[in-house]
Amino acid sequence: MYRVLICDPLSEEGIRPLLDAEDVEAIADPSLSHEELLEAVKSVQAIIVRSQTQVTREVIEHAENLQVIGRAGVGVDNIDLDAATEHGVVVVNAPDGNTISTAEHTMAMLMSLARNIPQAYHQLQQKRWERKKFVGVELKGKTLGVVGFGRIGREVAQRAKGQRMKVIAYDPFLNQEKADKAGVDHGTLQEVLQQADFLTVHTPLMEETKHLIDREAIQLMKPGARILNCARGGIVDEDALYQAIQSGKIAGAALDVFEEEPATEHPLLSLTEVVATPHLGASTVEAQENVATDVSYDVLEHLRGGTVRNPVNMPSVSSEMMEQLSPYFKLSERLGAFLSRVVEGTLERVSVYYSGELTDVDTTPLTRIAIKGILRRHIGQRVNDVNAFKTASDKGIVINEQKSTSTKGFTNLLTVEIETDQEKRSIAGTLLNGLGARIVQLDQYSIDVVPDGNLILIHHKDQPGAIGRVGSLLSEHNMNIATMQVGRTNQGGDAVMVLTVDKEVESECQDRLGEITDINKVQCLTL
Ligand SMILES: NC(=O)C1=CN([C@@H]2O[C@H](COP(=O)(O)OP(=O)(O)OC[C@H]3O[C@@H](n4cnc5c(N)ncnc54)[C@H](O)[C@@H]3O)[C@@H](O)[C@H]2O)C=CC1
Ligand SMILES: O=C(O)CCC(=O)C(=O)O
Repeated sequence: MYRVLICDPLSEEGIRPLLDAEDVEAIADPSLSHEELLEAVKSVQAIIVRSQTQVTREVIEHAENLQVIGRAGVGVDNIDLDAATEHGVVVVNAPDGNTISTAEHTMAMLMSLARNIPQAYHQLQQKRWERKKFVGVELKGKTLGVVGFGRIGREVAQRAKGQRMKVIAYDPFLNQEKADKAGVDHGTLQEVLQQADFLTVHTPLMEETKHLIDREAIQLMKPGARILNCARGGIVDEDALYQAIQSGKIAGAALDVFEEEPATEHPLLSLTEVVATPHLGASTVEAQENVATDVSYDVLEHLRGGTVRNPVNMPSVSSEMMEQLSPYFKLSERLGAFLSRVVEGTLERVSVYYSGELTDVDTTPLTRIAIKGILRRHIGQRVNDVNAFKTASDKGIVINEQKSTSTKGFTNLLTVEIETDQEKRSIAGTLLNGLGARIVQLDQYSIDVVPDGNLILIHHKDQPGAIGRVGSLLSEHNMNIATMQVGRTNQGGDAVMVLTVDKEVESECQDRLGEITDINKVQCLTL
């Protein structure tokens, strides 16, 4: 008998398969205190949550028999994925079931924001018949900027077009062809910010999207533009938004989510220009039934040894495969991560080539890890070794894995090549006996770099003094250089420098490096 603990309120219809299963004892208790939760998880094989219950490392460590955690919804930021993976616990979510509800809620917020509906209703409740105060704006002919063109962003765009709005979207996986198919314009983040009358964000919350809409981003927006966040608190910098509304730069905001929830005391709620709901995007009968059904299916499937449809992480792999491949895990992820951070344009194709010792083993897990390393930049923790291929194919990225005879003199060589709509770049790495992972090739340049820490990649002309000028500028910024590698095609021709420095490079330092004579491009990344 499998014991399944359901810790948040879920649709009874949705969890019917669990309630009816003869091999399951379903325990629904949405009112557990933290201490009670730690006790209750000890004897269960599965936990199902919405967004309230925090499945922390402590909870996972108490759950000695846990096999699977189900998230009835999209965002998994309330689950410690690393802890789950370390303990061999599979995490599944329900990414599709609440898309429509959240898109519809965003439209409701858009309308409310344009026509001040909650504020006017509030006045009526106070027995005030205010008309002049609540003059709104039409949506027709206005531009909706959509940041994050995934499941929800796309649905919002379709609905906004129904309101005869013009839609311009930014998403690192959106190219001209996909935008044309969806009937929207696509632009850079800056273009979207500059053109939007209404800006709506639909990205996950992760390092790259934390405060994506900050003071500088808001500065780029039209005076009187409006901002919506029905994705995750923290994508829009709340302090910057507060000040921008107070100064009149931003005419209003619609918020379903906050950096800290519940957010009943939030200063933004005191502004009359703000309309807000308490994280209701997915709160419809239909969405709750959908996500509960989807997550129940996957939890049951996993407990019974089947294949889950929506895995979010990956449990440990078999010990035999681990022994053969684990030394290469870090190398393949780092090569993917490095290249994804320096390549420009929208990803179209990824090829991974294996040679030397790697020609004789099943390298699919390494390709998955390389793809994960590439996609994490934009998708965050939700992409993992299990769903990497599916996520790439959902984004229209073609993956190609090949064995190659070209070892370039190394006993093993792993090459990752990315093609975007703008360029084709490649990186190769090897495991050196006793020394660990090394990047040995970047495009046409031979180098020898440990794929770790804070790296600066500089494209420059091979001219006397270039290296010295870089060194002096870094020392001016109190940046200690740990290692430095230079590769060039020919004397006086194109060259690259790869430096490892002891701390993260600040944007001012990066800008100044870019201004040095003979330096064409500077890219900074942390692996
Ligand atoms: N308010 C609510 O109740 C709900 C909120 N959500 C949240 O909505 C958000 C979107 O969900 P979905 O559309 O299902 O996810 P999705 O994964 O289908 O789409 C997210 C998109 O954001 C893009 N993206 C990543 N980094 C980006 C960046 N720096 N700039 C621009 N785009 C970037 C990704 O490429 C992807 O296409 C998530 O944060 C999710 O947690 C989801 C359901 C309900
Ligand atoms: O469970 C909920 O209502 C929250 C839904 C949500 O935010 C998500 O699915 O990411």
